[in-house]
Amino acid sequence: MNGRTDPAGPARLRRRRRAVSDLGDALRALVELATATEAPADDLERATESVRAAAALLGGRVRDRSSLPSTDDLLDGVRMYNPVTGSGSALAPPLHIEQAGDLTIGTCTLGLAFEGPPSYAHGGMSALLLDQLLGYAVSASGHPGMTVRLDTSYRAPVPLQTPLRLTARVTAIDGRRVTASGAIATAAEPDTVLVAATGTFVALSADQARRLFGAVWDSGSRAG
Ligand SMILES: CCCCC/C=C\C/C=C\C/C=C\C/C=C\CCCC(=O)SCCNC(=O)CCNC(=O)[C@H](O)C(C)(C)COP(=O)(O)OP(=O)(O)OC[C@H]1O[C@@H](n2cnc3c(N)ncnc32)[C@H](O)[C@@H]1OP(=O)(O)O
Repeated sequence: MNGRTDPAGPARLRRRRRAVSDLGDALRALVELATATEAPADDLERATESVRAAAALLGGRVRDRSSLPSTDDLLDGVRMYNPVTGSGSALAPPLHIEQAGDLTIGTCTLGLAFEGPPSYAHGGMSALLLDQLLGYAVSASGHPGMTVRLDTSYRAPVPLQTPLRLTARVTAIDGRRVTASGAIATAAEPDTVLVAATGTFVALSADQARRLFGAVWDSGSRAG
């Protein structure tokens, strides 16, 4: 069901989006606690049963990769299950992004679930955060595209359980190719770069967009 095409849609869509976000909050708390817990095995076994019961409830009706979530709206940029920013995603920290002039600013705190080296973030997580933030900056510049290259320089480990501040900006636009650079720092020491990245993004030709996303796009406009 899609809020734009269903007459009872707007209220239903608002409720569903709220429910998706609330479930996302609960899942993120669950994932973090499941990582941090030192509870006895009895409690782990009981929790496993409860989680399996919740999964059975959610599995009654599911989509596959050829259809968009009914809560999403590509034209409005609503992607509730984006694994970096999505409020409905159990995997997303989530990263909160805002645009200040030509600067894109991201904030998040990574929990123990994102641990790589003890007490620090997994390096792949830093690359994920920066890919998303750079992609947002590129999109905000009016030239959205897909990542074709991401160079990441790890200068110091990124601490967990510590508010982070990420920044990105577009540095060059060359035909269909856009370059953006960004960094991760802590909110307490925003001028000390922990991880820096430069990404190249390519705007899709109409043919490429049709080939890669045509089926999904069609299913989105049919929904309702
Ligand atoms: C339902 C519709 C949805 C539409 C969404 C479309 C785009 C997304 C838009 C907005 C995103 C918004 C927010 C950001 C969100 C998330 C950020 C994360 C982004 C990602 O997570 S995204 C996933 C990972 N990403 C991929 O999955 C890409 C795999 N890739 C390909 O699918 C092809 O690569 C393709 C189709 C992109 C290009 O097709 P191709 O490769 O054939 O290139 P083509 O011939 O078109 O060239 C064009 C110019 O790009 C240059 N070029 C190409 N590759 C280069 C490279 N590596 N380095 C330097 N320059 C390169 C050429 O040299 C030429 O430059 P020049 O014109 O100057 O010669």
